[in-house]
Amino acid sequence: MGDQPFNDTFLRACRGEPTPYVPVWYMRQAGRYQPEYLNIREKYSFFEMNQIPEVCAEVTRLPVEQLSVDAAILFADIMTPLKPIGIDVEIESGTGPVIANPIRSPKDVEQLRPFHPEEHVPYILEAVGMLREQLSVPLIGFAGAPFTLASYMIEGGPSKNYHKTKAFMYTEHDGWQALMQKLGNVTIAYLKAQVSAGAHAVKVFDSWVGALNADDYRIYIAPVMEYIFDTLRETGVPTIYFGVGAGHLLDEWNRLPVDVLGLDWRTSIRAARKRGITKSLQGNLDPSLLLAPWDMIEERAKQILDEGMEHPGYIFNLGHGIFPDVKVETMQKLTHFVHEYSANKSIGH
Ligand SMILES: Cc1c2[nH]c(c1CCC(=O)O)Cc1[nH]c(c(CCC(=O)O)c1C)Cc1[nH]c(c(CCC(=O)O)c1C)Cc1[nH]c(c(C)c1CCC(=O)O)C2
Repeated sequence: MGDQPFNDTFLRACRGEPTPYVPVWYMRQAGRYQPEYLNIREKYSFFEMNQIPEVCAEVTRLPVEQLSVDAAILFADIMTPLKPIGIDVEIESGTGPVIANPIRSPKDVEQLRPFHPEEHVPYILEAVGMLREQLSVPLIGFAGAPFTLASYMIEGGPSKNYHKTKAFMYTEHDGWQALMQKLGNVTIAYLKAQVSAGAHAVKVFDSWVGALNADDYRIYIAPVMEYIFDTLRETGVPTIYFGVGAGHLLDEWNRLPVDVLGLDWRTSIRAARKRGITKSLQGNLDPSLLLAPWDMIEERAKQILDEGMEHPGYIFNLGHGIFPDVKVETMQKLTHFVHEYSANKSIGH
């Protein structure tokens, strides 16, 4: 790598510019579906992998080399900044993040410490710097959004209905505001540091915010998201916002100062465009389809590409992350198909 010309197709699509083919990358492109990942993971805990820059960089590069995707995403987790601010979190394989000291009161919020990336996670920034030298595709930095981080911090782990989080939000007015403000500052500090270290674009994961209706989103969440994306404008890099099951929030999202919206599989690209979404779009093959026969994967990918290519500013991705039981060959075949089909279509075949 390194000596190959830099492929900026992904960045151009983020900015809404025309591209010779549709760029593609996948959520969870580094993960347990790769035998190489499993081998490395056997030796370390999740956070240990995170803390050794060579390992972090190797795992980040793996899918780029294996699948020929057009972007890399830093190997870390949305939970990474939470330990330094005082949250005792571990990633349990098969379960996800588990928190030993969940937030129960506004007093717990007061005790959260500010996040200083250079001091608290120097190893992440070192990995970003190494990747900047090694990669010939853009590196996406990322962070969790305040609602999604708060949902883990309050529930203590994964949840189906987020009722403790919502109860806190509806009941503790000042405590909730303070929590959003603190987590907003964590997200900003973390992403700014990743860009300074070399990230070419940043993505904010608000995976679980679809649990709120549009009115509550507007009241409790939109202000902090506006603050985050407004502040990130200073970095000059493209910004991406993503949530699962959040199609009903698209009009709110379209008003935010963000460049790209990530859609899950429930909202088609065409439906989003019909609703007047003008930003660049990323998505949205149902990740369960990766376990279906190839003909079906190809047919659905083609349909998504046809919709996406109606406007410039489109990036192919899944609607959510790759499952561990998907085959590497399927991801290779899909990437090849997206590149070939969109390149031929672009030149009018
Ligand atoms: C909600 C969320 C988390 N983490 C993340 C989100 C937002 C995206 C989404 O909605 O999936 C983001 C994330 N987590 C991870 C990445 C790395 C880069 C990549 O996507 O390739 C990214 C971008 C690594 C990871 N993060 C995690 C793994 C699996 C860890 C393992 O090896 O056990 C990986 C590769 C663990 C994790 N961490 C989290 C969950 C829900 C889980 C997975 C549970 C499971 O599938 O076992 C919290």
